[in-house]
Amino acid sequence: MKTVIKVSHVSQSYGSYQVLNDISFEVYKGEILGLLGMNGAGKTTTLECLEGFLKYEGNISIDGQIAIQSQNESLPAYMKVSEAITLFSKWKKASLEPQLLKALDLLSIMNKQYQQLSTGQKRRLHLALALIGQPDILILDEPTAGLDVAGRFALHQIIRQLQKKGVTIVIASHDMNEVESLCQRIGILKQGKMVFLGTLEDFTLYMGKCYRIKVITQEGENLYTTQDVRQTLSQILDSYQKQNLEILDMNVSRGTLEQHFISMAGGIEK
Ligand SMILES: Nc1ncnc2c1ncn2[C@@H]1O[C@H](COP(=O)(O)OP(=O)(O)OP(=O)(O)O)[C@@H](O)[C@H]1O
Repeated sequence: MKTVIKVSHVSQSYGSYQVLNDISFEVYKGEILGLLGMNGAGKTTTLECLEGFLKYEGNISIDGQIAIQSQNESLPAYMKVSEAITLFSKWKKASLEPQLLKALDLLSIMNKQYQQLSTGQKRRLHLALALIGQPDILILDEPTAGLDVAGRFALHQIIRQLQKKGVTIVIASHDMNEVESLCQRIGILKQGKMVFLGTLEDFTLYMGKCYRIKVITQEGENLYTTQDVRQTLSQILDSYQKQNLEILDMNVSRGTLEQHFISMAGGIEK
């Protein structure tokens, strides 16, 4: 497997606030890697380091032409879709493949202004702009956030087609289900650390051996994932006793993949 992105011991801080803490991972040619994590885990920061937008400690090497669809992109309100495509084509000295215009369903909105587009149309336009010049590596930051089921499905299809054409893709997402349906490997970020990196099969296998423990106290709910229930339970009881925290309810279960992801990533279940 050829490595196209190699991230080695990357740390990043905003002032004294450390956002990324010694992150290392590789991305292989032609795969879709999902970066999962709760809000604030460091997904966007990791992508911005890959894109070269942020200064960091450590090393990142990238082998190929990289394109980005970031989370908060915007264009001038009155710019038409056709004008944006022309502008980006001139800037990148390349044109958008006609079949991508069709696949991204942009042909019928070429004369619409940016401000008139729906969220889904804006996302598809930004993806089109990122794809001008046929990049080898595509970085997508929550590409389906805010889209309805149909929009999400359509975008997933496009992402799969791009992978079939040999594009290597890195996707940041909150959504285990999305990542499960698109990605071959996942990296789970928690408070700036990579707490899991491997294939979906590795994750399922690892999690298959795990139990999840849910503990409710007056201060809220805590989730733990463990392979050794007896030891973890005794640690939890010890620690809560030391903190003088009364346990109101406790539950031990096998859990679904998504629930394990949530406990691992440090989130709160809905
Ligand atoms: N410009 C900035 N200045 C200071 N702190 C920042 C800045 N940008 C991000 N952060 C902080 O860095 C942490 C990681 O943010 P980041 O956007 O990478 O997380 P994320 O995993 O992408 O979250 P989300 O899912 O909400 O997009 C957060 O605590 C955030 O508040």
